[in-house]
Amino acid sequence: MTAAVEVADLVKHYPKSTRNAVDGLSFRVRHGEIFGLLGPNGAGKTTTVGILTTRIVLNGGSATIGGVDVARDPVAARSKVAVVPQRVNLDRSLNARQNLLFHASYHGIGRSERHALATRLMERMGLADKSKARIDDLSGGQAQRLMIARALIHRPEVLFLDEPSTGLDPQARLFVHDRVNDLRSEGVTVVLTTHDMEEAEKLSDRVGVVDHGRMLTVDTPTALIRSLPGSGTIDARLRPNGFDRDKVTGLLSDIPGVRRVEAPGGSTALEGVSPETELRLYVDGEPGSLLGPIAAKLHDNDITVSDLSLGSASLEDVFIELTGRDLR
Ligand SMILES: Nc1ncnc2c1ncn2[C@@H]1O[C@H](COP(=O)(O)OP(=O)(O)OP(=O)(O)O)[C@@H](O)[C@H]1O
Repeated sequence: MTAAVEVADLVKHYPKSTRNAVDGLSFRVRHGEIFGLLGPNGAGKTTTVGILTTRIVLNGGSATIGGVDVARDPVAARSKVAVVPQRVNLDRSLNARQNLLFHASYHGIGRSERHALATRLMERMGLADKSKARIDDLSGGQAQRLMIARALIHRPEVLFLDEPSTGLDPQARLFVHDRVNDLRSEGVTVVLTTHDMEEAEKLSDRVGVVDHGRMLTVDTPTALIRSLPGSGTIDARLRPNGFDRDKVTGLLSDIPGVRRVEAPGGSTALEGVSPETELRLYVDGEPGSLLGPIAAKLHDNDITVSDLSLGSASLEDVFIELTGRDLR
């Protein structure tokens, strides 16, 4: 069976650039799958999506949508895809509903069908009362939902969603997530680019992590998290009683089974006079079995424990492990 998206040894070199933006990238997305395309800034995600949606011309390798080669037959490829960009690109000279109708007629959908589709999609996106609204009068969340409706009007096989919840409030974010899940049940393939690891973990069947124009890994979020060395965690809330951070970190790191110790979110809470601090321990095996040794070590060193709780690593931990901590 052909894949919904197939990218093989893809290369893109922008003129005057010293390196390839996409540098031998390969991956497949199955029909009906929600695929998270992740990577640090400048990794090559937007360029890849640009090639797949025929807006950017590739320099090497191949990219197909439902078996159609985007370079050889861009017109047929375009009928199979839709993009919801991060920035609003709705037509401000048209009202909300007219934006959908115009897009449908561009894709050759007949008059009565496009009106019925516009009505249905406006309802589904929670915009039934916004038909006549001017684009400038829509909130960020409403404009985003209208762009999703517009993208769906020609029944694409593959929907590319670029940072779908940037700038949305929690309610709007949940609404968009629910609609993305609806698409899954309808068999629409979704390629989601996002920097929000929680969103990627929640929505994606599989994720691919790209860096420097190459695919580092592709798997389900669960499998990627499990494959991380030290994927169990223990969060410790402590009163260091005069010990500095390096000393406490050293004591805990020496316990067999503890792989590394970090301040959550990179905080440096142990510095200065803060009486309490939090540390996250990444451990091998079953984290529960280490609670005793950790408590004993802290007790032996007169470090007061306020709380020890079990957790597990996240997709963000996987992402950092694969792509490092350096700013791009
Ligand atoms: N039009 C362009 N001309 C020259 N270089 C470009 C152009 N567009 C992107 N690049 C470069 O290509 C590389 C990949 O960029 P791209 O925008 O595809 O990355 P990205 O993964 O989408 O990043 P972000 O997460 O920041 O959106 C970067 O080094 C970028 O500077």
